[in-house]
Amino acid sequence: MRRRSSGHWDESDVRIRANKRGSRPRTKDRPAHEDAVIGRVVTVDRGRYTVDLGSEGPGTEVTAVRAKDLRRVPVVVGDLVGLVGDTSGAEGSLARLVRIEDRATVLRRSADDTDPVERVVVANAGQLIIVVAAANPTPRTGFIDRSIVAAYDAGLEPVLCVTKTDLGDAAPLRDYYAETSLRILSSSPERPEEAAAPAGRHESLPLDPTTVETMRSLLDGHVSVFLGHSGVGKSTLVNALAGTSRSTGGVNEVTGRGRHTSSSALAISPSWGSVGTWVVDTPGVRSFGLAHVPKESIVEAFEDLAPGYADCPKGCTHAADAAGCGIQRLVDSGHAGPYGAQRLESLRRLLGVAAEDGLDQMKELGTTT
Ligand SMILES: Nc1nc2c(ncn2[C@@H]2O[C@H](COP(=O)(O)OP(=O)(O)OP(=O)(O)O)[C@@H](O)[C@H]2O)c(=O)[nH]1
Ligand SMILES: [Zn+2]
Repeated sequence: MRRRSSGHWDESDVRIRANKRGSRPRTKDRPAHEDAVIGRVVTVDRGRYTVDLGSEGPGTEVTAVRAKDLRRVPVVVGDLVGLVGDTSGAEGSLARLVRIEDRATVLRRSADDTDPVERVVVANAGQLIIVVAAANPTPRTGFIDRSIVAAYDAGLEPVLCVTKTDLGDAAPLRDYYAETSLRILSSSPERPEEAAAPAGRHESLPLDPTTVETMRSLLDGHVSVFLGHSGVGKSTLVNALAGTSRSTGGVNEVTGRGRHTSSSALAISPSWGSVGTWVVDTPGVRSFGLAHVPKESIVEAFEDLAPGYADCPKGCTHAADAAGCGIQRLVDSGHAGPYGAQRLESLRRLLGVAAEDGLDQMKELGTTT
């Protein structure tokens, strides 16, 4: 089920759109750059963009910098851009990025206490592959729920991928999401005894052939972004699926974060994919800020609870003490499944009306004391 994007654009997006002039008539002072070649941004590194020019599978990779009038415009991995100048991709060559195409989707994270800056994770993605480990690190449904909300809000289809099934069981997660339409896949390494080898090595774990087959058919023809906490096995998975060799790391015992962590997003066009297949690996995230998502979109993303929403009184906060809350009644009636109460608790946390979060609750209610 795909939801409509709520269509929220921030100022920078507006600027991006204002700067797109591919379809506009040429004016004296503003060249249309009709000669620009179009490619996809595959990495971003301190103002330098690697742009893949292949229209059918991996093509020439060109390094580019933004043209003067685009210098303040953010360009992210997944963006489709127009290049002029030296687009040969020869060693040391540098092209000029003169145009950014309208984005079909924008996946963003709001600033929160784990990250002070709002970030656009990726542009033009169609699927969000939420990667969690069955164990080491322990999966957090709060993080998964946040990611699902962000995906639906941005118009991406969320898919849950459970890794490290040699170390833990994916069944509890399947049970928790049983009343939703969330697609859940688990990836298992081919040789579990190998998988338990010391962390920190730089090679990929082989995935069993069924996992590879299932994942590839899921990814084929889509731009899919892999997102998850550090150390859950995103790079391992992407390497196994895309045939790349990005370095992978172990979970740091002290910080609980991954070592040798991927530090920026990377889009890969796998050789087995049909036209338009892109796999985007992203750096590990701690959380997923949702301040940019309207409250109704948060409720709608809990599709197992959303039917109760229609019965809520106008302006219902859905908090535990909200009189006549339809979602609460749905859960009490048992129609939201055995995990209904936990799902509602998670929804309340995302809405900032969970019982233990008194401060947020006051904000939500508009209390001015
Ligand atoms: N036992 C087991 N270990 C795995 C599996 N998948 C990945 N690992 C290991 O988990 C560690 C972290 O894997 P990465 O692929 O680097 O994790 P990541 O999510 O990309 O981490 P960041 O780059 O920090 O975001 C590595 O030591 C991997 O070898 C698995 O299925 N089973
Ligand atoms: Zn309600």
